[in-house]
Amino acid sequence: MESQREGRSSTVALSDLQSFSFRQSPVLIVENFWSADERQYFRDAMNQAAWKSLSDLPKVREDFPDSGNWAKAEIGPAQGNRFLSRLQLPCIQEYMESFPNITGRHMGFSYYSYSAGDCLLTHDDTSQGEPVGGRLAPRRRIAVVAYFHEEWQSDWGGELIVYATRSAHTAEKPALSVTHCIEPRPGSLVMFTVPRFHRVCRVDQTAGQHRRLSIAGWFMTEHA
Ligand SMILES: O=C(O)CCC(=O)C(=O)O
Ligand SMILES: [Fe+2]
Repeated sequence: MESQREGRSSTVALSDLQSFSFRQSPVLIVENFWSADERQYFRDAMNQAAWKSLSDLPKVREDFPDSGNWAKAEIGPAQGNRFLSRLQLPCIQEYMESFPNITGRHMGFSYYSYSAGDCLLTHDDTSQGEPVGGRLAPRRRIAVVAYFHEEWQSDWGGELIVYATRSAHTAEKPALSVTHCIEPRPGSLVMFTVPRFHRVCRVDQTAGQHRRLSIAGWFMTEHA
């Protein structure tokens, strides 16, 4: 039994979530965070959403070459509110408010759908677009990913791999070592502090028509 538990040391029980701290432990995994009803609710909304695939999004594709053709859609206001209402957690509030001189707080979440052949190459979530109107772009502080597909099997791939940097952060391509390999289990919630290198493994052909459905985005702070 011990060996089965080992690689899951970052998995936090729902009952321990209230006392979790990103300062102590920068990667949070909560399994079965979203109920079957919630998963169904978000999947229904995803079915109604206006999806755009990477081939329709040339600028995103520039940032993520060789990533297949995953699709993205905007989350509606009702769904955004329902999603956020479940994320009223002290660990988020505490971490966000720990940065000095915050002049604004932002968040942004979208739907994502990965089919067989799709992946997301290694990145650290720091690319944040150009400053707008002379103001600094908000800084991404906490990345959030939640999985809403009905079923996922290990053979289907699509794991979220999280890395630590082994060399000084100045190198163009720092040497990395895997700290977490997270299966996209239905109902899991994953959060981690940014910057942090990570990638989504390619979804295998064995997934057939099954899609890896997620909501992902960031909590951000703005500074003068
Ligand atoms: O889907 C995931 O597991 C992670 C997605 C991600 O890293 C991103 O959208 O920036
Ligand atoms: Fe990311």
